[in-house]
Amino acid sequence: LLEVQLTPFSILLRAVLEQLQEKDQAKIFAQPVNVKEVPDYLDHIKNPMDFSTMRKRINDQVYTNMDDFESDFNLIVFNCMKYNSKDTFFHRAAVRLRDQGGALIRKTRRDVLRIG
Ligand SMILES: CC(=O)c1c[nH]c2ccccc12
Repeated sequence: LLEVQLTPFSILLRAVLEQLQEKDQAKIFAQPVNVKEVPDYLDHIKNPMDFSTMRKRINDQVYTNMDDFESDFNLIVFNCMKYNSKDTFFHRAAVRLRDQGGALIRKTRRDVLRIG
């Protein structure tokens, strides 16, 4: 049932999430890391996060401000930089996502301030 509340903030966060996912062409961050395939993942990473989980949280109206949204985005980035060593494709992808996504979130904060 389309129970999803279409509040302006949820609409804005969905648009930002889409733009963040465009920065993840390899879809590394689209779904939770599969702990069946990566059995030691939860030994290292206590709070897994991914874009599909963030989308669910937007629909469940978990995020009431940009800080909550940004802290889950940061989890995606920092989990990946922690689990994967520096010379890996995954680690480098997380660094790029941090830089490109960070700029986008800063711009969004300005937009939210402007539209109130
Ligand atoms: C985002 C991330 O760390 C991963 C995304 N897919 C993976 C597969 C094996 C190990 C780690 C990952």
